[in-house]
Amino acid sequence: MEGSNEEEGKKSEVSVIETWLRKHRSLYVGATRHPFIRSIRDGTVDLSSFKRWLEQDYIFVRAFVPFVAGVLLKAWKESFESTDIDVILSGVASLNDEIAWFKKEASKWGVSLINIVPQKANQEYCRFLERLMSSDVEYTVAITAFWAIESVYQDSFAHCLEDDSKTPEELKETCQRWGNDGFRQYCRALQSIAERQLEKAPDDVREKAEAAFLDVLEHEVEFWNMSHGDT
Ligand SMILES: Cc1ncc(CO)c(N)n1
Repeated sequence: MEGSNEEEGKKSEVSVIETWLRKHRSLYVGATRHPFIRSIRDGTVDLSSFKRWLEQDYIFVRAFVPFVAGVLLKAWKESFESTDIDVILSGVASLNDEIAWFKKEASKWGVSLINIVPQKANQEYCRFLERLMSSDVEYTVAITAFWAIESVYQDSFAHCLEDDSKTPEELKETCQRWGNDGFRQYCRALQSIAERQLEKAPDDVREKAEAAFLDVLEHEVEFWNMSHGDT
């Protein structure tokens, strides 16, 4: 059956997202096991890199708020599942906490969040988010990108909290922020929404969503690269 995941009413066994994760494994691993993340995990992280990441991520998160609001708007217009709104709204609420946390964390490290100059990789990532907010981008594409953005952080920081990790004590709270179980559940909820949308999407929309997923992974790698300070 052309362009369909269903045969005789049975769903294919491997989900769309699982297929992508297998197909693009090395890029996914590149985004979630970046040298910066590995250096946190093995305790060799350079603190000036960490501070640079903190500053740049604050800028990113501020730009992420209108993006998530845009996903919310698309859900309201395009989805018939009211629970999607609840999940996305919980994401907005956690961004509110996140912004407060950045301010607190920055003062702990003596980092000023005023007048930060966004680096090129950050500007490009924010521009990508802005393009996804356009009303001609489908909800399916936007929710897929949203899931991918959150999941890269979840997967990366959870890796730094595994039993054999040597993450420095003063960085554990950062890792907990995205590596905790509640955040994992939230990413799973986003994944099931994205998967449901993808299963019923026409081929061209599914292809656009896959391209957006790959774009997210590439932007995430570039984002981690900024922490080296050699951008
Ligand atoms: C660059 C980046 N990607 C993902 C997240 C997760 O919210 C974040 N805070 N920053």
